Amino acid sequence: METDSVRTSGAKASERSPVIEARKLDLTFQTNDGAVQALRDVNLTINKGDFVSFIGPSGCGKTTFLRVVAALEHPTGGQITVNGMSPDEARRKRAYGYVFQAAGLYPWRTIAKNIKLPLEIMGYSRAQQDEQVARVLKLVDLEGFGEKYPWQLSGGMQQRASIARALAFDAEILLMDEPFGALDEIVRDHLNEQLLALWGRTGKTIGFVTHSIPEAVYLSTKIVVMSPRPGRITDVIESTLPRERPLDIRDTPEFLAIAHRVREGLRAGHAYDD
Ligand SMILES: Nc1ncnc2c1ncn2[C@@H]1O[C@H](COP(=O)(O)OP(=O)(O)OP(=O)(O)O)[C@@H](O)[C@H]1O
Repeated sequence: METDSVRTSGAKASERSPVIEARKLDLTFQTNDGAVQALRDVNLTINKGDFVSFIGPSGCGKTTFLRVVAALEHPTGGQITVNGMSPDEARRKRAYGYVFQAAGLYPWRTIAKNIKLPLEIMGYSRAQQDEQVARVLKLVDLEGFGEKYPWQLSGGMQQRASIARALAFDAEILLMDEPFGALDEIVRDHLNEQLLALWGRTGKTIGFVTHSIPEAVYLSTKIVVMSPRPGRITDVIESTLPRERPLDIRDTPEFLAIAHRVREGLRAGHAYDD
């Protein structure tokens, strides 16, 4: 690996406009056991074309943050904008696609029909639906699998189908909540490579929740380290890795240095917790 190429990283200057901006964001849930501060004083800017991973122990607010971006939860303090709008407005304008941990495909619908579901709801014509299905199946390397049922596909393929569904209406932002958490390491490596290639081809802005340090470092332009009780950001690491990343980049000193910093951040959060 040439050092020069390692140093030329990140998005082009023209792509650096903010897509998600959170300022002093708070979210406290009222529960029967009292108040839970799921997010406290979260400040974060995600730029167009960024791949941002959220990593931290269970309960540190990773999912809650994605859900706030998607207007599935509402903050109790601070501000957040998505494409310069409130999350509710951005949601109405279909600014994002959401991929969950379990693929969440309907077993009684074929892959093509699963992908069409949001398009049917949005009133796309039959021809438009077919066009979009063909486009996204190609994007996730599942051409020819549209007429299969989810149970006829491996776990990794199901997850790719779920990503295809999230891409179907061409949202600029992709929110992914631990999409590969349940898969074995080899399949996960392969999907990580494919996701990077897809990101490179589409220029989407991606928010990605993971518990895996190598996954976070391999995929991201920015790594957000979080800590629980209260859920907060403890470190934001701008990656110095190039956008083109073969899997063996994980053996380079630069990769290991970033992984080390993430690990230190996670340790510090745990110490606070004890
Ligand atoms: N709807 C809710 N009502 C009450 N408490 C909630 C709700 N959603 C989340 N919480 C609490 O908020 C905190 C943050 O939860 P969140 O799911 O965002 O964490 P996480 O970092 O995504 O965890 P995990 O890695 O386990 O998915 C936790 O203490 C959780 O119990």
